[in-house]
Order: sequence, then structure tokens, then C-alpha cells
Amino acid sequence: MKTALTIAGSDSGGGAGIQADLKAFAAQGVYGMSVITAVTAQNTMEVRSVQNIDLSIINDQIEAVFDDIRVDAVKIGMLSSAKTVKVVADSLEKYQPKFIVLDPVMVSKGGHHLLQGEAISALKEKMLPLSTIVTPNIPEAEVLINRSIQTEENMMNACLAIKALGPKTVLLKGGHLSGNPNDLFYDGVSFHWIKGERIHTKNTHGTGCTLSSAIAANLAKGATLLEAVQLAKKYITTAIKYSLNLGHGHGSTNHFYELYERANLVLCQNNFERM
Ligand SMILES: Nc1ncnc2c1ncn2[C@@H]1O[C@H](COP(=O)(O)OP(=O)(O)O)[C@@H](O)[C@H]1O
Ligand SMILES: Cc1ncc(COP(=O)(O)OP(=O)(O)O)c(N)n1
Repeated sequence: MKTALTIAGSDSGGGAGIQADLKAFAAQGVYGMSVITAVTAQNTMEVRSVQNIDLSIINDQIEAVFDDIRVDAVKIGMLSSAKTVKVVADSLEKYQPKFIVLDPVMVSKGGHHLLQGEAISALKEKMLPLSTIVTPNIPEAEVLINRSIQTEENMMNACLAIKALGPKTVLLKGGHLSGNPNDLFYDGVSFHWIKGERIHTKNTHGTGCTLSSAIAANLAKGATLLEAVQLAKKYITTAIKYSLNLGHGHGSTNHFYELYERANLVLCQNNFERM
């Protein structure tokens, strides 16, 4: 079985972070493992508090996994502090996994900072050069290159500038611009638009986490980078289309649309109440 490891923060609400990553891995048929960098007390409306995990425990989790189990791909999410960025980057340099998908998580939908300001330069200097693909949304890309992005032409120039920071490829997500959510993939040679259709829902908690984890899972299974991005875009689009209206804020995407449908049909056939 192919495997993927997420190095990210925990979301108690289950829609983003480690919880979303493991669900996305499983939905792609990949065995998921996790290294927790921070614990957030979070729901669909807000992040209430954050506890960073001790650096030695982060390091021990990474070593425990790599010393025993083959890791086909790594996905990186919330890193929280500059010291955490450094510990994770040093470990990845030591173990040299084949694929590193970096989601440069900075701010939650509710506006809570998930990466301390002082950690941004560490992320740029230490993590971006190690990444097979980096998947910023528009506000994250604007922070990385310190310039505003408003048009598709701006997106192309932003990809060039982000590629110059050292990752092998870039996927700049267009979901935060108005109009259809078209993402731009750049591999250093050519640009590919990964087109989407906007789904009108407030239940988009964890979209970025889910997309980057699906990319990692598909890389683990042997897809090329472009194929992995295309497959992940198809998956996140369905997950948003059938998203879950749970909680009072931004509900979660539906990581297991087909599985839940089948399970509920069985429940109905057994005369249980439908979910
Ligand atoms: N309302 C939407 N309908 C369809 N696709 C969307 C929508 N919002 C975001 N996406 C897509 O979901 C993926 C995650 O993007 P985004 O929401 O921008 O990430 P993040 O969670 O990091 O802010 C991208 O492929 C983006 O184009
Ligand atoms: C623990 C944790 N990690 C990452 C995020 C951000 O997730 P993202 O997929 O960007 O979704 P939104 O926060 O934009 O809904 C998070 N919230 N928590």
C-alpha cells in the first residue's frame, strides 16, 4: 500500500489540518500517517487557542515514522513558529522523501494567524527550496512575494516569482479571486490552468488542506505532478459540491462523498434514520 505523511496542526472541528489530511489520504486509497506540530481549539467559526507542540516531540514523531515505515510522500501544513519550520526542514533534509507538498498555511478563514509573522522568512528560506510543489492561495502568495495579485496575468508573474524562491513547481490557487476558481500550475517550463467552476457554498473549511493532501496521495500512487494536481482538483471540487453543513460557520468539505452515500443507503435499507 502506498503511504503519505502529513506534518501539520490538529483541528478539533475535524474539517482542516491533520484531520482533513488523513481523510483525504484515505479517500485516495493511501495509508496516512501524521506528525502533529500544534493543537488548535477550533470549530467552523473560529480558532480559539493554539498550543505549539514541543520541538523535541515533533522531531521524535518524524523520526519514529521514517525510521520504521516507508514514506511515499509528505504533505506539510501548519508549522506555526520559526523554530518548528527549522526542526521540520532539518528532518526532511535528513530523510530526503521523494515528494514534499508544501501548503504554506498562514491564516485561517476566521482570520486567526496559524504562522507567526517571524516564521515567514524561515518558511521561505528553509521550506520552499525543499518542496516538490508549493500550493499557496492568493493571500499567502502575496505575502511570499510581497506584491498584490488581482488578475490572471498577476498570477502568472507570481508563479515565476515563487518558483524563484526554490520549489520544484508551484500551484497558485485562484479560489480567493472573484469569478471561477482557476488554479495555475507552473513547473518552471510551462503554465497549465487547472480550471474550476465556483460552487456557491459557505462550507469551504479545509479546502486548501484537502487539496494539498490529495496531491500528495496521488504523487505517492505514481501520478506525475500535473496529473496529481488535476486529480486533486477534481476531488476537491466534488468535496466542495457535496460539502457538509455542520456547525454554524464554514462547514467542512465532504472527504468521503461516495462512501457516505453508500453507507447511508445501507442504513436506509435497514430502516435506520438517514443521516
Ligand atoms: N467556492 C469554490 N468552488 C469551487 N472550488 C473552490 C471554491 N473555493 C475554493 N475552491 C478551490 O479549492 C481549492 C482550495 O483553494 P482555496 O480555498 O483558495 O485554498 P485555501 O483553503 O488555502 O484558502 C482550489 O482548487 C480552489 O480553486
Ligand atoms: C490546524 C489547521 N491547519 C490549517 C488550517 C487552514 O486550512 P485551510 O485548508 O486553508 O482552510 P481554512 O482555514 O481556510 O478554512 C486550519 N484552519 N487549521
